[in-house]
Amino acid sequence: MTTLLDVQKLSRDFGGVRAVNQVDFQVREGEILALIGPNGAGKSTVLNMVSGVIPPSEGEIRFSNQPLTRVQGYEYAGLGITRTFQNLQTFDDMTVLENVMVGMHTQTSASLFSCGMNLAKSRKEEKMMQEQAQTWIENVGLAEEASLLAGSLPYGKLRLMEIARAMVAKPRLLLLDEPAAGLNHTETAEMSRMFCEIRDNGTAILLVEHDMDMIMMIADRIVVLDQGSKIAEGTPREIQENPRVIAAYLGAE
Ligand SMILES: Nc1ncnc2c1ncn2[C@@H]1O[C@H](COP(=O)(O)OP(=O)(O)OP(=O)(O)O)[C@@H](O)[C@H]1O
Repeated sequence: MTTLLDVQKLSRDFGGVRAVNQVDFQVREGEILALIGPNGAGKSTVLNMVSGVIPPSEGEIRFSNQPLTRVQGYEYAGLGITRTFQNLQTFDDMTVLENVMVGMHTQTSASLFSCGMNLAKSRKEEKMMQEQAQTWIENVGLAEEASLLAGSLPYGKLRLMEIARAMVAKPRLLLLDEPAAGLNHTETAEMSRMFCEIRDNGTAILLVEHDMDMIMMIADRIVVLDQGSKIAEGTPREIQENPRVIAAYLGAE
């Protein structure tokens, strides 16, 4: 299978602390790769480097064979990489539809001038954007909430809204930072089903998550970090039986 994301010898220091140490892994097209590890293992730091939120101290990240070194954070969606955050990043006083449309800013070509003049092109694009956003709102099961203010939605639904916003940009790679945090069992199961559908429709997923049931059910492969370094990589079954992984988690407890 073709490699979509190639991470080589990735490291990140915060002051004197090495949070991520020489980590290598690949995400292939059409797969869900889970990044797991005990608290403080460096998972979010890896995700933040892959999505351009913070620069690496060392190492290289290539997407579709292109180095991401000089790519600016705002350019990632245009390249085909979108993400959700561990702490929700929503606009409470905007509707669900408007929140989801924020994820589409990379797809408009109408200039500021034509937008300002409300010319035909920008009106057509606005309509197209609304339809695409509406489709994703329905896909994540929020059709009835589309016109409600995001601030009025319960936590689980806001998480779904974030996924719709990440998906309207039609990414080739979706990065998810603890998407199931704070969800109940039914919501987690529904979300798992949705991630499998997203993968089956051609978007690869890099998933950071603590919910082991979810990971073991949906991940094609798993990379395990402990104290900043990669300690294992394999299928869910291989990882479950790996003595180093078991020791890292038991040690953490
Ligand atoms: N901005 C920062 N400044 C200083 N240290 C940081 C910063 N971000 C992360 N760290 C440290 O880097 C290490 C890895 O943190 P990170 O959040 O990546 O781990 P994690 O595996 O995502 O943990 P968790 O599962 O608890 O979210 C930790 O020791 C953390 O304290």
